[in-house]
Amino acid sequence: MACHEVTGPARLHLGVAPRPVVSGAARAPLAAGQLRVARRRQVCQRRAPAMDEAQENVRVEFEVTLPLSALRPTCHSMWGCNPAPPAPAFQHVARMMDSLLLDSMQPFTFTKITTQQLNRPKNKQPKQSKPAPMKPQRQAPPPTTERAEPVVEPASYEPKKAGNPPSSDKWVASLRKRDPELQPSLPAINNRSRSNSQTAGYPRVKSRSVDRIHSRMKPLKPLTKAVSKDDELCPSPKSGKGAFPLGPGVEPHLVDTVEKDVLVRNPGVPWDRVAGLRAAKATLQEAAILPLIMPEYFRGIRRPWRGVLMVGPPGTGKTMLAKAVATECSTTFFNISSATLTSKYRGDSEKLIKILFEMARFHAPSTIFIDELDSLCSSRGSDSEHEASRRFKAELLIQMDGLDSSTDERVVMVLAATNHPWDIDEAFRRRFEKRIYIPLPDAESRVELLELCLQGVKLEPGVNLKSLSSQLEGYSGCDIGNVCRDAAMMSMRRMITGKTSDEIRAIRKEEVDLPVTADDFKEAISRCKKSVSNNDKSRYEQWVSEFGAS
Ligand SMILES: Nc1ncnc2c1ncn2[C@@H]1O[C@H](COP(=O)(O)OP(=O)(O)OP(=O)(O)O)[C@@H](O)[C@H]1O
Repeated sequence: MACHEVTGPARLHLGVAPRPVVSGAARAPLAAGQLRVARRRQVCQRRAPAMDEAQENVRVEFEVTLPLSALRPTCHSMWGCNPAPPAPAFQHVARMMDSLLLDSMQPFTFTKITTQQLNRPKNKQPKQSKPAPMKPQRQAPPPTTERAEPVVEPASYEPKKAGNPPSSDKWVASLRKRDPELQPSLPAINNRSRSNSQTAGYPRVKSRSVDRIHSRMKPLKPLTKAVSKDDELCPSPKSGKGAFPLGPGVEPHLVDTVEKDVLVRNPGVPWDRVAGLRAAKATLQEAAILPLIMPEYFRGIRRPWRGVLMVGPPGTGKTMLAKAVATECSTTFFNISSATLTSKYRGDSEKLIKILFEMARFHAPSTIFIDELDSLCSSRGSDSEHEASRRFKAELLIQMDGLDSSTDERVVMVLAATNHPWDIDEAFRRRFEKRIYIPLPDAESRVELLELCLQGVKLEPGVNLKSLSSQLEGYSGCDIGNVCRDAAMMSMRRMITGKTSDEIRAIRKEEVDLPVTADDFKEAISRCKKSVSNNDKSRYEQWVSEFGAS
């Protein structure tokens, strides 16, 4: 048999030693036209390169896949439980192994080669030599030949009665596409049901190369997350279409990213949690809700708006409105922001956008919400513009153009919000057909906001929300929330002043949970100033009068 150097500190010669041991058995076919020849052991010799030293036996275990046609039926009888198989049969197998080592390997493939030293002195720990990983498609180097008289030991291998589960051709094909290195050995390695027993008293030595391939061959991660307590509350996308299919060119990690970081399963904001903003709500209802309720009407010239931009000062409820749209319409909600796109996915952001829109179409009706649009879609062509940002903008423009709801029944709406509408590139401005103003709350909305914020808070009878709202003119919804929080904590602040932490710990909840007074509100308002200046307000109003479309 051929002598072949594999690896290791000393030269390792595979081949038939003076007293070789051969055992093992052929297994059931793994896939059409393939057969695995497993656990054929041979005692080989490890020798120093130049001289004959004390010989150490080395157990070599190798596993190959080869076409069924390459084997004759005699092989089976030889590997059976016959204690003394006929010598010609063994020679036939030995010849066959020679050809495996010497010939071009295609379509033969080593799936595993492991070595193990035998006959070590008792005081020494039996050391297993390093598995010799072998790439499946590599051709065997020209070997030196070493021949010896073969002696066949009785095989202890009991062929398995149950056949291995057939490999899925589809699955194998997809893995091959992902990792061509695995190609020929895929079906054999897939067979996880192979024996792991310690055959013939020798511990099974796991090949590192096989481990590596096994780990690579983990089945594609299902895109739906494992069911957790949260998932019970947040059901899968409303489309009910299951996981997004991984087509050619779709990178699984990006799909995973969209699922994990962008897809919001249940925004959980009903309309009545958003105070005021009636005009904005009506526009959004027409843009997002009615096309779903009466799809036949919203065809042709009446096609749904594909882009809606909400413009307004910070903290006026733009994000809340977007979530309310998704909640009320039961659309699949994708929430992207510059933070999601520009941090770890900077290089991949245009690919991410492409997949995002594909997923949105798959799970349609969908709402894609882009928060802080100005930071992603600022004017193009400036010197400071990063290449990745330019590519991202180009891809987003293309994808938004592709949302032609006059021909496509899958309704996908892009909803965006910005505090800096004047920074947005004009190409994007055009694609957001509706540009609506989300203003600071008016007197009526401020009362609504106060009621919403003070739910569950005890108020002294003297507190008048209307007069309070007049004191909060120019405050945003967020500012009003802060004033209410501050006022609600005033009694507690009074109570703990000058007390040690032990004394504070001793205070009972009922002692601090006192009704909020008008004075508390007065003090809170004096502490919390509004966050939007009059200048800012007029700048928004000017932009909306120029570019607004509601
Ligand atoms: N109209 C509103 N109704 C109810 N709550 C509001 C309203 N406006 C603002 N809020 C409160 O302000 C907080 C911030 O709102 P939101 O994030 O929607 O503002 P935004 O306009 O998106 O701000 P930014 O432009 O800075 O992102 C909300 O969590 C909510 O408590």
